[in-house]
This record gives sequence, structure tokens and C-alpha cells, in this order.
Amino acid sequence: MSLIQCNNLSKHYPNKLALDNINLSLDAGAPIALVGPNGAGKTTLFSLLCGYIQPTQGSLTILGHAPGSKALQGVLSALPQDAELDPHFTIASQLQFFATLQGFSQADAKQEALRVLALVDLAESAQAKPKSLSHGMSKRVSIAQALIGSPSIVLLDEPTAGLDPANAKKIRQIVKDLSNDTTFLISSHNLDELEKLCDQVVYLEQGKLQQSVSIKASQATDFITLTMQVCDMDSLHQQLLGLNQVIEVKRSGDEQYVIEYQKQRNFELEQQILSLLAEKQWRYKAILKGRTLEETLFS
Ligand SMILES: Nc1ncnc2c1ncn2[C@@H]1O[C@H](COP(=O)(O)OP(=O)(O)OP(=O)(O)O)[C@@H](O)[C@H]1O
Repeated sequence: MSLIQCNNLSKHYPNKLALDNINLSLDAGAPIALVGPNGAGKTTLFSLLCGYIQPTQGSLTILGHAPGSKALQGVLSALPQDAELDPHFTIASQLQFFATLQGFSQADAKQEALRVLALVDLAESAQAKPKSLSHGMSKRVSIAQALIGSPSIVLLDEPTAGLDPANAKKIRQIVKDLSNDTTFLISSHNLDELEKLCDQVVYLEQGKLQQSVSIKASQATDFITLTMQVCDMDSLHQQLLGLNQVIEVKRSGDEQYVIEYQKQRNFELEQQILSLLAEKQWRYKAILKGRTLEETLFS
């Protein structure tokens, strides 16, 4: 059974068609990215999944249940973009309270609060009040809140927005560590980050589903992304096209080529490229196996 199934799903606000006839089926597993420009409908889709709002047309199910139904209590949780903590209570007591709302006894709720705080590496801040936490720590507490009850699906809306690189990395690590048991659906504008975390990308634009793609390479072909520093780009293009196994070479920007090639077990193509660059004395900045998410979505 699909984790999330949308059939002809539309959402009209009074003056806006925010989601337009979406058909989508997502399976449990590695984190899934939800991408799209501002106003594309990402938050609307999250709100529908949480059952905060109702579709105007079509249907949406999570593990076969309607969003917001009792069967999904403790199964799906969300970190909203603007999650805030109550300044008056300690972190542990707030998480404990949320656990009791999910049906935990007081004693179990206390344990659960400490368990989820440990997952986000904040066990030592259990008795702190929100104002003593940094922005990054507050975000981790909100993620801890979303992890109460070990849900199967966690929706993260811009989980690292506004965080410094070290805190953003910590959050990515939390998602990676928990991905065996929980499927994360992550909305973000940071394609580099999504590329590191996700296997599948859902791309929305103006309320329409433009693409739902796997970032993993296909069975038959693979990609190399070659970024150059000093070279004759036109001549390099021709030389690359002449190499064994190369199917297509696409120029991306001033200094980059994305090379599609017949998959192979050895490193023959990489060796040929490096020999070519050495022979011509062309300097490269980077050779990346695969292609970027930006290239996958927008090429
Ligand atoms: N409550 C509402 N009433 C009317 N229009 C709304 C409402 N909520 C969202 N919209 C509109 O619906 C469209 C989709 O909004 P949504 O917030 O889902 O986009 P988004 O992809 O999350 O954008 P962002 O990346 O900026 O967060 C936008 O044009 C927005 O202005």
C-alpha cells in the first residue's frame, strides 16, 4: 500500500487555485524532497496531509486513511515552518505535555520526552526554557516534538531555513539516522541539501505536479559532471563526445559539462577523461559522479 496517495487532488482558496489536479503515489523509505518556487503549493500540500484543511476536489490518503483520522494519530507528524515553543515552560515539560496528548501516561510521557530530546542531541537542555536556546537548538526541539511516538511519516517544512551550516548539518544527520524507521517528506529550497538526503523528488510549480523523479541513476546510463577551470570549452565538448560509452554531453553554464554515458563496471571513462585533460593541459575544478538535483530537475 502507498504511503501517500493523491488522486485528482485540488485545493482552491477563495481567489487562488493552490493545487491543481495532483496525481501522486509515494512509498515508504528514504527521505522524499518536496521542491518548488514560492507559492507552488508545498505548504498547502503539507496542510492537507496533516488534515488542517480539506481538499476542494479529489482524494488524499495516508496508508489508506484520510488525513486527520484517528488511525493516523501518532503515525504522521509535522514540523511546521513557523513552529514556536511556549516561553514559560521547560523543554522537557512541553514535550511531555505533547506526549500525553498522544495518549502516553504521565510517566511514559516523561520518558518519551527525554528519549526524543536525546535523539536530537539535546538531553542536557531538558530543563532549559526556550529563551535560553539558540535558533538551531529550538529547531531541534521542534523536530524532537515531531518525533514523539515514533511516527512512520514526518513532514519537515524548511527544517534548516535560517540555520548556520553546523546546525543545518546536525539536522541532516538526525534525518539520516532516523530514516530506516521513519519516512521524511522534506520541503526546502536548498537543492544541495535535498540532494544529500533524498532519493526521490516531487516538484510542484504553480499548483501543478511537474515531476516526480528518482535522483538515483537509471539502470542503463549514468552521469559525470565535469567542472572546468581553464580550457577550450568547445574543443573539450567535441573530445568528450568522441570518448567510448559517451551518449550525450550537455553544457551547463560557462564552465560545466554533464556527460551521460553507458553504465560500466570499471573506471574506463573517468580514466579517459583524466588522460584527455592531462594531455591538453586543461585544468578541472571538480569531477562529480552523477549529476546535481538542479540539473536533474531543470535540464
Ligand atoms: N489561506 C490562504 N488563502 C488564500 N490563498 C492562499 C492561502 N494559503 C496560501 N495561499 C496561496 O496559495 C498559493 C500556494 O501557497 P503555499 O503556501 O502552499 O505555497 P508554498 O509552495 O508553500 O510557498 P513558499 O515556498 O513561499 O512557502 C500561493 O499563491 C498562496 O498565496
